[in-house]
Amino acid sequence: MDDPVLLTGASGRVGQAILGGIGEDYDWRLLDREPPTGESDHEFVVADVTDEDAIRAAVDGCGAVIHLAGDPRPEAPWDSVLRNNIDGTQTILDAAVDAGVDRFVFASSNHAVGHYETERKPDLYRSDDDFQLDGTELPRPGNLYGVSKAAGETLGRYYHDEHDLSFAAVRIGNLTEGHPPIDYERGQAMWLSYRDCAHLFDRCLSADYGYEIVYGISDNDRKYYSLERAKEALGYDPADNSAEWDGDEQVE
Ligand SMILES: NC(=O)C1=CN([C@@H]2O[C@H](COP(=O)(O)OP(=O)(O)OC[C@H]3O[C@@H](n4cnc5c(N)ncnc54)[C@H](O)[C@@H]3O)[C@@H](O)[C@H]2O)C=CC1
Ligand SMILES: O=C1O[C@H](COP(=O)(O)O)[C@@H](O)[C@H](O)[C@H]1O
Repeated sequence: MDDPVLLTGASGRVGQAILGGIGEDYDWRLLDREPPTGESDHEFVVADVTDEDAIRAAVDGCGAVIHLAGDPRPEAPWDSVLRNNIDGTQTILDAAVDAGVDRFVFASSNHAVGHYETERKPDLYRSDDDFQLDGTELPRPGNLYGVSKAAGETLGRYYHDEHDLSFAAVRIGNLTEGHPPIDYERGQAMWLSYRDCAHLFDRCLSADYGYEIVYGISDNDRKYYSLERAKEALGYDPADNSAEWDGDEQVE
């Protein structure tokens, strides 16, 4: 990828995980509505993703977009997810196709499919349960935030079919730095380590694909999301596994 990559929501946790792992490997244009706290190593645009003029200027000349910006709270109210997540995603997708961007990587969420867990928990959080979602299932959001993520995936389907934009939705599990969530079975089953996060988004910028929905978790023993599609379509090769941790200590 020779052209710049626009990374929205760059100052947040996922953005920092990506930049920490592959910050040297691409020509980044970072975007966030909050200005950087220190000096940025990369070009930085302060803008809201619903500001159409600012977004059109920000995508100009970019070859790819990783779109993370939005309200990440599972309990976020409708007015916030409608504006920040749904309207913001449509604004940037529209600007991206008009600017000739080739690929768009979207931060979707486990909450887009949260209600598959309802009748199966807590058994599905355990390694002896073989139930797995693989990305071909219909969304079953667990909250309005999850509805906004399903909407983003569907917007991507439209822009792919209508405008031939390569689109990958990563249904991110639970990203934590250093070690898996402690005393939280569900979080351990869908743990995504920082290094696996950076590697997965790297693959999303490098692999050839049309439209994909993949799960973004580490190779945890106890998982209810299949990694097969991420491996097959993107070449994802995760390094981490929450089963190798006891609390905050790595045991294997
Ligand atoms: N952290 C996780 O485990 C997961 C995160 N995700 C998704 O990944 C993305 C990033 O999440 P995190 O980094 O955890 O959140 P975060 O809150 O740490 O970062 C989000 C960033 O987006 C910016 N932002 C929010 N609304 C914006 C707007 N309207 N215009 C411009 N910038 C805006 C914020 O200033 C913030 O820097 C979100 O879309 C979230 O839904 C999905 C599943 C799990
Ligand atoms: O989509 C998201 O999911 C993670 C994990 O969900 P949780 O219900 O286990 O907390 C969450 O931490 C993150 O904030 C959210 O954006």
